[in-house]
Amino acid sequence: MSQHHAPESPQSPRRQHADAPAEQAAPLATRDREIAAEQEIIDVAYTELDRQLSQARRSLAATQARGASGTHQSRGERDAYAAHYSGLISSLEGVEDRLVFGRMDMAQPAADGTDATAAASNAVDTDLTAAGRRHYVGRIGLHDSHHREVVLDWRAPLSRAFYQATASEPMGLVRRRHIDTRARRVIGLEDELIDVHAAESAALTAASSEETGTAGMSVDGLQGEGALIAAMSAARDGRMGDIVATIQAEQDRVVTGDGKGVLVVQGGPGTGKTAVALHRVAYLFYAERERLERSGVLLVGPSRTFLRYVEQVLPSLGETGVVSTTLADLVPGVHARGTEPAQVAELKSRHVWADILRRAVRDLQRVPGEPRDIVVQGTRLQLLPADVREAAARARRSGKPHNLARETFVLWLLERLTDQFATATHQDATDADTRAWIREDIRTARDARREINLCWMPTTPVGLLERLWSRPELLARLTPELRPAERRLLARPAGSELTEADVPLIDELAELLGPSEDAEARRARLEARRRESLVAYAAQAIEAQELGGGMVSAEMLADRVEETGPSLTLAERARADRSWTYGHVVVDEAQELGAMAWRALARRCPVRSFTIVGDLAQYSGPSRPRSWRHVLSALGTRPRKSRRGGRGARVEQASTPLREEALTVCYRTPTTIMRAAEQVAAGLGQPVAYPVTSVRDLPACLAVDDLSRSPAAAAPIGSNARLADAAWGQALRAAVAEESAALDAAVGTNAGRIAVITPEPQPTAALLAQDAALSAAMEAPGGDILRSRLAVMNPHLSKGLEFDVVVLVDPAMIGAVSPGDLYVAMTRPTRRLRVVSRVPLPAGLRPTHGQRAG
Ligand SMILES: Nc1ncnc2c1ncn2[C@@H]1O[C@H](COP(=O)(O)OP(=O)(O)OP(=O)(O)O)[C@@H](O)[C@H]1O
Repeated sequence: MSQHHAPESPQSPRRQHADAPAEQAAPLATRDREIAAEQEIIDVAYTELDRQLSQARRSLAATQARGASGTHQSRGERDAYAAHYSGLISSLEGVEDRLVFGRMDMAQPAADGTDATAAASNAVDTDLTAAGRRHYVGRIGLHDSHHREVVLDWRAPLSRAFYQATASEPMGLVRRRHIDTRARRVIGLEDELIDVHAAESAALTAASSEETGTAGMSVDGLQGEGALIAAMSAARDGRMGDIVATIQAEQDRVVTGDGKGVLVVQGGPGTGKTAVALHRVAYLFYAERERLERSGVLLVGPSRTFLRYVEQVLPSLGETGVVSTTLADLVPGVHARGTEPAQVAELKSRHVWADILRRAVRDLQRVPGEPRDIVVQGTRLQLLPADVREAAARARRSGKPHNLARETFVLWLLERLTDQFATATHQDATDADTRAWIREDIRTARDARREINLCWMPTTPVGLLERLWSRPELLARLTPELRPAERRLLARPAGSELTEADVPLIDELAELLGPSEDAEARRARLEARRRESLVAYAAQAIEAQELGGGMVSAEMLADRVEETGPSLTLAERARADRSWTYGHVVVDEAQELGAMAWRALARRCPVRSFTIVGDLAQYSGPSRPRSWRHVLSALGTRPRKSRRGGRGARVEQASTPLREEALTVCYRTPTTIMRAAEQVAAGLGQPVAYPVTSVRDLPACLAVDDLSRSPAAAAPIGSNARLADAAWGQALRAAVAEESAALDAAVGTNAGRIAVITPEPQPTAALLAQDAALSAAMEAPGGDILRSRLAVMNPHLSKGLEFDVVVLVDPAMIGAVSPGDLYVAMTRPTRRLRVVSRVPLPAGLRPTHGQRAG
């Protein structure tokens, strides 16, 4: 690791360490005394946490013991309390690890004279209480039974100074201390003197006697550098951790920004966009708890793997009310498992489908060219075009979606046919009973059903979409704006798997169609079956426990089981309901979403409270979008014609406010690798708009093997492909084994994670699996690729993830299809990038010295 001392600047506070022996920054006795003192405070905090946890558990048990009896209202109250206590228990359990991570020594005593850290200062006689208030910052706010602050929530307004204070803007802070703990034990401290004058006037002496710069940092103005370096250098374990102890000032401003409107957080790879978005969710829950607890937050990520990668961040911050999903899983009951070329997905994502689908639904509503004969019980009736037209007009005026408006349509036509039938059969058409009988006869007649359906076909979103893809003539009729070649791309046989790009179209259709009779009937059938088995179960229970005696029926018992059964959490209810509207929506890797996806998400958050994170330079595809406004055009409101504003006047409707923030510091990838990735992006004609500054560099972090002129080179046609493949396999295995051994040596055997990112994962994995040790390293426990030491994946899957080491295969092949994908792949490692290429390297990447180049 190339190390250098961070230069002192007005923004970089003076640092002092009192931590692990390796630092040797302070005399041992002073350090130990300080650590012991903080340990006492931490013990107080954990005692309080334990007390509140056992109190919440007792309250939950007492609530549940109240049983199922009582009025509907009291049962509702009981359920609400039970949900509250369960949530509280999850929150308190979630913050066990590193409950407290910081201390703020403030300049002035509190104006109100109260000592907020009374509990703490009771335990330890500190030299600071005379100078100013002291706060311990942690994952959650805790007060003791006398309402005195024990831990200040990291989201509280006061905590902003912990994250944002600098020497030039101390925000009332004299000293900031980072407290490092493991399993309730304090193992290290790191101090930053923010306001030296205030410290001196308060005779505030440092815990440690010697000041040190923090090694390896190349960015000024960072806070908690020791903790930051420790977090960045830790071996990766396949799950993202929270960054609550080391959030940097520019990140904190985004985390705590106003939740109204659309906020776009952009920035290069590794700048913490995902981390910041997740911490922002936790912050919004704190700032707007009441609203968000009722509506929940939706998190949309690029892949199921990615969602697994981030799944523990929010619970570790004590928050559980978040529904996370990919686009593919957005619509309940729709399983999109199919794949298709990126070109097809892009075509389906365009805004034009809003019009096409509206047309497709309208196409289900037809007026026959001439009267249609219908025979009902031997009587010939006629479905007249004028009646159909009138029925359709009435149905549309109802404003309901197609399937629901059908009821109006059918009723009107039945009335007209009833008139005809009564006249033909000489019955009294004014008698209500007679009309009802006739109407029922017509409704159930096959002829009538068929002809009416042909005029207003009920259908499901999936069914309609399938017809569109599988019937070229229908597609051609409905899509005059598409080119024939584009239509050919869309064509696929009926019964094919749905794809992710189909899902926003299905969602749009679900809006236009509404629930179909089919879907309703199926739901009713399932509900009846569920109820039946519940009653059968209850009957068995009565028999087995001799509960009967005429007092309890199986039906009654079934009712009771239903009432006392586990009530769904808000997240579960929201996930199962397509029309649920969330209080806030977070979208990660947002550059990938097309207009139709944004429309689907806009429906899920009518108040338009969005945090959108992404990086245009990481776009998957041949050419990236021009701007965020362009990406998000489907989220805002468009100009609309005004009826009052004079002829043809266009009034610009206020569009959703859109704010853009940029993060600039990379916490993941060493400088050398970042620069190489930026050069390669520029070489492919797509220079990055937001170059980042990496926090650190590491020696020998980039190695490039150019094998394009070696025996392993991609074999030209007519040459001996088998020999080349064998040589290639050998080179690949050697490179990965070498990296694995080096990682073992650096972080411990089998610790850390390696990804092989390749344009062709299957053949690459097969070649690697020929080595027994590599094959074992590729095993994914429980099918979770993130848990394996060695994972082979395409660049797309690597989006948003990170690994200690990345072995990148044939980068030019990746870059030729999508420059953004190559940029993503190159920026995944935290320690080292090893490039192995049998095709010529892309511009901007050169073989490194000492490697087996060509
Ligand atoms: N303030 C911080 N303190 C410690 N680690 C941080 C901080 N900010 C970010 N990180 C770490 O940096 C890494 C990258 O963060 P994250 O994945 O959120 O970046 P990103 O901008 O979303 O990256 P990408 O665009 O490549 O997906 C993660 O390991 C994260 O924990």
